[in-house]
Amino acid sequence: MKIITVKDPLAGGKAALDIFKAAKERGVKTFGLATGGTPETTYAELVKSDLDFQDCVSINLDEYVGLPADHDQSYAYYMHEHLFKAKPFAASYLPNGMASDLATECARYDQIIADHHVGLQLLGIGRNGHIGFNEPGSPFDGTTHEVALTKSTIVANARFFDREADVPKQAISMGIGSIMQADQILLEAYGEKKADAVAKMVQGPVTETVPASILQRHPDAIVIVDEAAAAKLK
Ligand SMILES: N[C@@H]1[C@@H](O)[C@H](O)[C@@H](COP(=O)(O)O)O[C@@H]1O
Repeated sequence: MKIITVKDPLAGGKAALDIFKAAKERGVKTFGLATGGTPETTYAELVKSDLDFQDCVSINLDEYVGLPADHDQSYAYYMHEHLFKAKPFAASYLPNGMASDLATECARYDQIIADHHVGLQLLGIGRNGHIGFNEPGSPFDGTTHEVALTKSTIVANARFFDREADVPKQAISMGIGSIMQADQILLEAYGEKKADAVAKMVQGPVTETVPASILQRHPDAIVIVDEAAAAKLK
């Protein structure tokens, strides 16, 4: 794992832009994308840059169950607002959280992943070490699946909703096995609330109890952290 420590999320976004640029230069055509507060500075840098993604495909990690794409807290809406409206891709895929049959939707998404090899996968990390919506205990070889969100994730994501009760209780997430197939993984973590998860991911045992710890076994994983998120690294 390569660790890049930066002063703050703004500097992190700039460092991430360099990694996207290098990926484009080596011909990456499929980008795995993430949502949440963390990648906002990265998307802002991509939007300001001269990078063009019109010959590329994006595949997002996850989506809430029960939120239509035009709901302002859906990940489809987030991606449109933060990236796609300024930097369109040839095709952009997200799980459909409104699908009537979630098992069929998961199988459809796995086929999309199988058809497009991800060259660079962007990730954030949950306070409990989750990646995508792969909560603690998720199998390391998992594919796309339906998830019951943990209380900790619901509480953490409540800041984006009017009330905690409005946070969906379920999501569809790409599995850890699929995430690990990417040629390169870039995980960003900012702020003191991520310091424990970052220390466990980088220095703890590789265990399904800390989903992100599997990145220790990826041949090309880069972690960008600010000083607050790096505070518990030895
Ligand atoms: N499903 C998302 C993850 O993809 C994200 O990495 C994480 C951290 O979010 P944030 O970046 O807002 O801290 O939580 C959410 O639940």
